Amino acid sequence: MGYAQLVIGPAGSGKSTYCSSLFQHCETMRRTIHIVNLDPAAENFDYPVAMDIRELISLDDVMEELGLGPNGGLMYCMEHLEENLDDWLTEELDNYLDDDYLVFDCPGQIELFSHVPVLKNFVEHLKRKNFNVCVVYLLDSQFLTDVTKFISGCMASLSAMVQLELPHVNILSKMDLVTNKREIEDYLNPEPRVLLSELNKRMAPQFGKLNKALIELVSHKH
Ligand SMILES: Nc1nc2c(ncn2[C@@H]2O[C@H](COP(=O)(O)OP(=O)(O)OP(=O)(O)O)[C@@H](O)[C@H]2O)c(=O)[nH]1
Repeated sequence: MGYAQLVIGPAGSGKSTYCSSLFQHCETMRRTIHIVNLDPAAENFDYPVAMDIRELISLDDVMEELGLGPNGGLMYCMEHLEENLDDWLTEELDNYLDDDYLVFDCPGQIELFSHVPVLKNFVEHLKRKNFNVCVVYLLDSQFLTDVTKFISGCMASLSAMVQLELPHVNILSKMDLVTNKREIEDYLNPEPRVLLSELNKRMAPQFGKLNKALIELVSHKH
């Protein structure tokens, strides 16, 4: 059985930085991991790239030949990956042994883990190849500085949980930029009544019922 982490999260949340730090940590601990680039738009890497989607398809070529913009081009590349799971990915995975640990650095387009089935099918393929897969969801800690951002960050992470149905670890990135760490602690262990009252203060009165439902949902998720 192989092991895999799918590193996801919004654009710029710190996925590649996390992969690079994980690689350095494992090197120090004398453990081997292999990091896979699944972002056809990525250019610079601080880690050795073990497998690279850009060997299958290049975003620049897609944009030039099909006249697509960056987002449409990226979705096209990911759908191309989905169509090539049985050949390209299978051949690449054959290079790894049973106990190997793969870390997939994914693109940040939110639709990939909200409703587009590419990553879901990718995960199903890994499972068929006998990989034990978990999700590492990166969230910028700036999302935990304000109640409305907190709800939005929780909902984005929740949609990935529902879509991918995998063991799911949330990681707060960029903690060094947080000036008031106590504020973050309040959000890590939220008091539903306090959150609701803060949210109600921020929103027009007609959102009262919606706010209550959102806070209940977020509190259950914790
Ligand atoms: N201060 C600080 N900056 C960070 C941290 N992690 C990432 N960054 C910075 O945030 C920016 C985005 O980081 P990336 O690791 O490229 O984020 P990403 O999620 O891979 O980005 P995309 O692939 O574009 O979605 C870079 O400028 C990083 O240097 C952190 O823990 N602290």
